[in-house]
Amino acid sequence: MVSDPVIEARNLSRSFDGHLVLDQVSFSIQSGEIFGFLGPNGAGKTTTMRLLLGLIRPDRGEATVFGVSLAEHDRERRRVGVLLEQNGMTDRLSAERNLRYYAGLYSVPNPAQRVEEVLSLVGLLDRRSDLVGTFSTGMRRSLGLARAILHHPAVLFLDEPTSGLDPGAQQRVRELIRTLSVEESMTVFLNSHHLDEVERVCSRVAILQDQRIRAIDTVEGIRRGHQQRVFLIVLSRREQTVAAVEVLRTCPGVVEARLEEDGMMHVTLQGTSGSAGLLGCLVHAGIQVEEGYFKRESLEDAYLAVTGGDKT
Ligand SMILES: Nc1ncnc2c1ncn2[C@@H]1O[C@H](COP(=O)(O)OP(=O)(O)OP(=O)(O)O)[C@@H](O)[C@H]1O
Repeated sequence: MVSDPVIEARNLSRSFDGHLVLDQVSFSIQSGEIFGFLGPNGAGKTTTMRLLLGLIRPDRGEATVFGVSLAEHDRERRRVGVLLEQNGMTDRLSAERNLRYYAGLYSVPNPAQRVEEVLSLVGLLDRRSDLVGTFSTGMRRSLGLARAILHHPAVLFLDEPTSGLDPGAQQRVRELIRTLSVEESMTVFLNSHHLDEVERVCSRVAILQDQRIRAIDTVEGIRRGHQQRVFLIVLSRREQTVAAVEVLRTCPGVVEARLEEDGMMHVTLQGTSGSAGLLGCLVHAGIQVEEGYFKRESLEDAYLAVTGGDKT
């Protein structure tokens, strides 16, 4: 049985100053999913998140969480945790005092214990008494995450949660997101520029570009569906390289064949073309192949194929 989505965008459109940013964007996210939202700079990822949070209104369409607009439903809004760029902390209070304030707002039970717990989860327990004004960008980000999860929200919206964090802190945040999803069944909406992060953490991914969703699928589905396959060949005799390139370019299904700096022939194949034909062509031409295998594609390769090389 398919349950109602926890987060839903239905034909969302939004312009700023006459400039169209989102055009009929639709997706739905089920309970417990970790949903990665990707796209180049300025594609409208944060705008989508702000629409879902009810912070801004769509021109057309609907953005709902738990089936309602958060702009109008306070009870549902209190079941959501948010990490946006501005984290709303007071510089002249300590990390602990800041979180105690929010624990009061959300009527968190056992606030002292819970504040300690979340500070420990984000690696800031030993800095709890320091003024937030003395914190680095990365530490502020981690503190923002601590605040976002303080009240055990059912849904967590994270805008670039690891930006400005050192590799150790990035790793801790990724593990925390996975743990929250598994142990607290939290549904997570994650805007990120880190494709490897999305690949490791998310169950499903959407790619937003030029106002629209260009791809939406599981990470594996995106990888498989949006890439050209590359077959790598190592020749037994390097002096046959030029001849091998010539032969490969005439083989059926080959889009491109070239020798790369790694010393291997990279052969780009159309759609589902296999490798047997290629190897047959080479053998027939008297070229000796030492080994050949398909290159493992990453989400980054698929992302670049979908966006036409537009980097995040
Ligand atoms: N309040 C606003 N007023 C005017 N323009 C806005 C406003 N908010 C967003 N925009 C514009 O909308 C577009 C999308 O911005 P948004 O921040 O949603 O992109 P993004 O995908 O999150 O980008 P990035 O990856 O760089 O954070 C940009 O061109 C931005 O300038």
